Amino acid sequence: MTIQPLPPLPRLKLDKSGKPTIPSWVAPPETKLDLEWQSLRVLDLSLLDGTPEQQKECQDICQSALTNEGFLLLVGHGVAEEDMQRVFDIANWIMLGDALSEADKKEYEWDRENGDWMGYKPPKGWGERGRDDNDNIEAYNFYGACWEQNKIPPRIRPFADEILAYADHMHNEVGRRLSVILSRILGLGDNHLWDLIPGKGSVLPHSSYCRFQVYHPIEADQREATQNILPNHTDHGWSTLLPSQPVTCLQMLGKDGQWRFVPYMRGALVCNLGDVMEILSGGILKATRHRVTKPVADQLDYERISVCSFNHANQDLTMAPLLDAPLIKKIGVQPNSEVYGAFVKATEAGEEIPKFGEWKTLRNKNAQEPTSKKVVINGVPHTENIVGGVKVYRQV
Ligand SMILES: O=C(O)CCC(=O)C(=O)O
Ligand SMILES: [Fe+2]
Repeated sequence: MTIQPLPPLPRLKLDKSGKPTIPSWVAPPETKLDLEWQSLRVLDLSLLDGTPEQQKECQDICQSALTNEGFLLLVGHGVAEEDMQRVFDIANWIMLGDALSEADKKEYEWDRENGDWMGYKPPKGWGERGRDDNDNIEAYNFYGACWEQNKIPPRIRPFADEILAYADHMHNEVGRRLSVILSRILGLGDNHLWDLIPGKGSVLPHSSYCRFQVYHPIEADQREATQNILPNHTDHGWSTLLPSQPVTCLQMLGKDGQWRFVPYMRGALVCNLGDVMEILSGGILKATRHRVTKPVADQLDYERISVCSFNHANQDLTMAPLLDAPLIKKIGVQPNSEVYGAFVKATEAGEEIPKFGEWKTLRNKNAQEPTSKKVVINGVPHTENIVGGVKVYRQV
């Protein structure tokens, strides 16, 4: 294994000078309820800049977290508290302030039917109630093409440099270092995954994107009937990073089959892997299932602002396991894991190995597709969708 140290993780710099004034986001109070929390490991990313022992510790914590719980909390990620506050100020203003006019919402609306999520997502499309009913989620998805094609609504343009700086930091600084740790876990050279997966040379290469979103409170007459705002899913890129925020809704599926709340840790980044890493690692590093439930009882009236960075792969990445990776050689592939298992079954049945681009577009198109087939696996009801020739099951 070659260790090729990166320069120390820099601090994110946001330039607020000369910008129109926007309101400050006020963090909702934390829940006071006694809930069943998922216990998560905390990884200090700055350990990667430390001594060889600290670097090994960093790798070991990450490996334990990603093979046991599947989620982890990242600190030492280079975004200071006041800069995280600024990112939430901007997200809050875009989603709940006067950043987007009604005309902007039409002009910059996403193209859901074609699986292209760039731009404004109206509050429908992902929920449990059906594709065209209110799902309580509004979002703005910033892709690299937003800057290349100037697809940024006029009032947001003065803030575009800060949004870009944040997106860049999440992908090319935090994501880059995570890819080094994952390469080391698999026994590969430091740059292996970074060279293979994300593509280089731009801020948000290919389909990687940064989503600013709000989950609106559920209407009073719908609260009883609503369980999940965002149905359970795995992410389809290689990693997802989201700043921890206080409205308790995000749940992950544990190895024991139990759903538990992801705890709030002020200033930390919640990190999980997606389908790409599960398939490339032959099921060893899992794409952990998660969902956003309605907020817990004492937080039902709060708007929940969430900022997600989805780190995606090159469109032409072959979604197949890296069978030469020393860890895979040592412990073998894990066909019982969900996404990798589906991949194995499909390829054994003669399906073509998908490229990431097909995988992503089909998954975007089929997200929360109500026409999916219902099947029962080990007594548990699932939906079945064909994604890139692969059957993907979701527990319902
Ligand atoms: O908002 C969150 O906490 C998570 C959102 C999520 O899982 C997603 O959009 O894929
Ligand atoms: Fe997700």
